[in-house]
Amino acid sequence: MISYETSQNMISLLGLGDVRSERIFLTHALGRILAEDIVADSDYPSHPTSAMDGYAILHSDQEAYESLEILGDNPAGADEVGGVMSGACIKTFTGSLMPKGADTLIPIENVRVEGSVIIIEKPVPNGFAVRPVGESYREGEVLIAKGTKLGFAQIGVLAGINRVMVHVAQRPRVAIIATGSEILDIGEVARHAGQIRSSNSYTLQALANQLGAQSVQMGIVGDDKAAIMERFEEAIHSCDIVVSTGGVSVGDYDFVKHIVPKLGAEVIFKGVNIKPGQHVMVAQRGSKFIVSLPGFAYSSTVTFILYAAPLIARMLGVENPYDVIEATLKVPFAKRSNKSEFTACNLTFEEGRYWVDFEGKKTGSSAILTNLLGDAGLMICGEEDGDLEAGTLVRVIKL
Ligand SMILES: Nc1nc2c(c(=O)[nH]1)N[C@H]1C(S)=C(S)[C@@H](COP(=O)(O)OP(=O)(O)OC[C@H]3O[C@@H](n4cnc5c(N)ncnc54)[C@H](O)[C@@H]3O)O[C@H]1N2
Ligand code: MOO
Repeated sequence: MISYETSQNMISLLGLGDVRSERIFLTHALGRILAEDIVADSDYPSHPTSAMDGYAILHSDQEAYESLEILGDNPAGADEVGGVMSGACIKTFTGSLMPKGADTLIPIENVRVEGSVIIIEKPVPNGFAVRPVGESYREGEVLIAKGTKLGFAQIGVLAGINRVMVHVAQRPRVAIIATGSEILDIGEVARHAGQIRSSNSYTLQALANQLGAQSVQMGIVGDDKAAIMERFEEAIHSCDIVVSTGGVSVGDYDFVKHIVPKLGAEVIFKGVNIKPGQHVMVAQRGSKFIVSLPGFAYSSTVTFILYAAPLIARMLGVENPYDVIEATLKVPFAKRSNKSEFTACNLTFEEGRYWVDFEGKKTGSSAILTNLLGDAGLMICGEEDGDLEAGTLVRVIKL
């Protein structure tokens, strides 16, 4: 078995080709990955702009004159803005361009209006309530970098620069196949206790979607070589990554591991010294990838995160599919094997740092998916690590 580190290196060395991109409407871009740098094509604001309702004045006039003559009104949206000369002011509103000659906005609360003049009762500093040119950004500034996931703020900034269409990475298509004659899809009627509901199909679909991929649910296929082969072939044909669960360990009915090489795929590796997920297999056929995960719910989730997520991320032009952070163990940890272990933990942030504990987490087989509920992380323990004391700094995959 290869080590976890070697397996990750092998994944990172796979040739995936360039990120494929497409142009989509801004209103459809939430959650998509940007495939271009967004650069400001002008300063914003492009003119000094009032940030309050008041009177545009020259700052020095506050001391020089007892009153300032009101020359007129300058509502927001006006495209012809007059100028202010010494001794005068123009009534100006939030969002209006500042009249030429004026450098300061005195709010209405700070003045007394007497007929056609204002008397300043409370002076303000120079430039008060004026948004300077380029306050938000300057022409040429990279506002949003390629590879960024578009959230509400990015969408708003893109709208602000009048982007109707955005260039985003195409969502890689990820096929999900659950194998096993005992596996039952959701909604199907259970006939006996030997049947197992396919949580994997939906955990992995949710993970793939969350990472920005387009998941294709390929259903369940029983432990039948011909049927498995056919379903895989169909999936390879229509998708970029085929993810399967089950059938990779040493049982008599574990056919997936034999079938993948028969599909003409080159096995990149089979078996990694990790817990859970030691039987994981990654293969490549042309530009398509097959990631065959163990059947257990916790194993398949962890190995999807470790092996399918990086492929999806790279196809999208994203550097890391998840953050690995440093945290402090609140309690001692007993290592269970001489493998790299990925243990579900509670991750909290207190007093400026991350902490790890295992309260409420159950120990047992790799079937316990409920351990990933709550604010869970995956604590990484290296092959060489032994038991860890409370206070030890550990690395945690933030989910
Ligand atoms: N003699 C040995 N037995 C086992 C070994 C071993 O090395 N020697 N490895 C164990 C480990 S570790 C794992 S992990 C499992 C992996 O087995 P498979 O990948 O072949 O998976 P299956 O046997 O098909 O299923 C395992 C388990 O998971 C349940 N399952 C399967 N699909 C789903 C699904 N879609 N949703 C939820 N649960 C699913 C399945 O019913 C089994 O209970 O092998 C160990 N055995
Ligand atoms: O390969 Mo497993 O360790 O039960 O997931």
